Amino acid sequence: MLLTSFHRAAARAPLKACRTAIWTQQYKRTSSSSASTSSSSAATSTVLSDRTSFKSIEELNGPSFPTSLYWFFIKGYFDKVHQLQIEHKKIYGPIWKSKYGPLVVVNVASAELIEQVIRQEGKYPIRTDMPHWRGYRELRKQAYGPLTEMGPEWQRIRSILNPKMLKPKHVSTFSPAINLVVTDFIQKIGWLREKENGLMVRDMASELYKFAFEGICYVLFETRMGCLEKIIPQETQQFIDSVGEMFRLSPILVLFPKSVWPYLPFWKSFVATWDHLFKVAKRLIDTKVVEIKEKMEKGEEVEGEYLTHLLISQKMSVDEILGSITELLLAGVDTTSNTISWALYHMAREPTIQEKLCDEVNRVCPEGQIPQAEDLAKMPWLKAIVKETLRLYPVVPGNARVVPENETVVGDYYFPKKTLFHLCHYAVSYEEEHFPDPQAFLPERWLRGGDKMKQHPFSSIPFGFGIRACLGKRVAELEMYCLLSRLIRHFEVRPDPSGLSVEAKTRTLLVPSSPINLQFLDRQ
Ligand code: HEM
Repeated sequence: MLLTSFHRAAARAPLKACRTAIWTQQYKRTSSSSASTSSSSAATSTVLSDRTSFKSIEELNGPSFPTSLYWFFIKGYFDKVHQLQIEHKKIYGPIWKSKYGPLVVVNVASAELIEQVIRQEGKYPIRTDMPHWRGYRELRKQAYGPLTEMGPEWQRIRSILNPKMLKPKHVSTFSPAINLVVTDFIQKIGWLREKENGLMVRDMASELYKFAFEGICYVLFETRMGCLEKIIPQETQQFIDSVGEMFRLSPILVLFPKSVWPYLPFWKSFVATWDHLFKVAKRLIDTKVVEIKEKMEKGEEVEGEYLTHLLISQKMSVDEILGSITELLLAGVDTTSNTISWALYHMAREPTIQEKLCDEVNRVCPEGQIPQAEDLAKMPWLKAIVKETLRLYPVVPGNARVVPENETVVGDYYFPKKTLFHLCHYAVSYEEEHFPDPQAFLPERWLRGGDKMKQHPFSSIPFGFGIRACLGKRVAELEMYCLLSRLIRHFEVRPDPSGLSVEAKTRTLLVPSSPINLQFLDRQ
């Protein structure tokens, strides 16, 4: 076992001194890295001065396996696990453990405790090891991508993928491509509503799924897929279906041990969906490789966006690019499309917010100019609408984190290394203390002069935090800003006149539990 000099020293010290040493070291790291966040430093120093020793994980309260099964299947929280975070927090407080057979998960449901966990993750943070996704890659000898890779290899991949995806100056170059897709989507809304009394578009989430799919494919592969055409090309439709099927089978498969997968009837389908995804992605990459070679042979300048950049930089093999880009695509569709669906659902009920956004867009981009990345940065209402949507519907309502390298102190407890933490972002983003009237959709709380001062920096972190945070954050924001700003300038959006409200359910991500139908009226 690898011991750091600190651990060796601690191993020789009496228990109490050892615990204090651990905490002091962690406190130093926490407080120095959170120097910019006064509220969080205050929270950690309070814990430090209050404590001289810590309780062990065995003393931590929480539901047993049968109790969890009761909550899931008898009380019906199986597809409302985000709500269960709030219920369990009421019973057990901000930290509790859940047992699932041999697996122990430590749930953390306060901004301060989430900050403590995240700030203690090592050089190579781990969410979960995704054995089923890795299993396919091992079977077919495919490369891992940023979601499935771990350790130094993960860091290497991220260091190559990050710059073009996260640096604002690079990401802004994607806005012409995204705007072309937005133009097609607005047109599509026009003909979809014709089908139904000239106003209503049914199941916005599924329409926005196709928008997000087309948008991210265009950004990543620099190729249009035809998702927004009246008749979707067969291969594209099959590609979309494979993604859906793979996400449907994933949570079922992961319930079984790896050794029995080959004998399960749905393992074959799982492998087949991945085969199709990799086949289509490979074809798109191969086409680009040929295109680049031809240009080079003719002495022409090779220009392009994400895929071209990865191919010509030669920092990754083509197989590695295939593994990574396929995972980027999978991470980038449901997330963005569900957020836009929820934003429109609420805005449809708030005509004044639509007016404010419309005025803002017309002020920054007069005479119908199409907003580009630099214009969107000047629209505080637009950003506030997206932030508030992600607070109410954090697409990833609970995120896993293994703190592998060190023994860990979180709150009053002391945890062994490799403890699996579940960060309950949903419960935290509904805390009155951080967000007064938490159930209400109030974008203004994110505006200068709003309630912003009350918020803890970890009370709503929808894209995660730190080096393993979302790789597509900037692209997702750009897509959401481009679409919402132009859609609201074009249409007045109204709710389904039937008055039906739509609840959220957990299907790994937070998704609408029934279709979101909206009316679109042309703006004068
Ligand atoms: C509203 C849209 C989105 C939200 C709310 C979102 C949220 C998240 C969250 C919470 C994580 C986990 C972060 C962590 O563990 O700390 C994540 C990871 C990730 N996201 Fe996103 N995401 C969105 C869109 C996208 C898009 C468009 C892409 C691709 C272009 C993308 C690619 C990824 C990847 C590759 C990871 C894994 C990163 C890693 O493990 O190194 N996401 N995202």
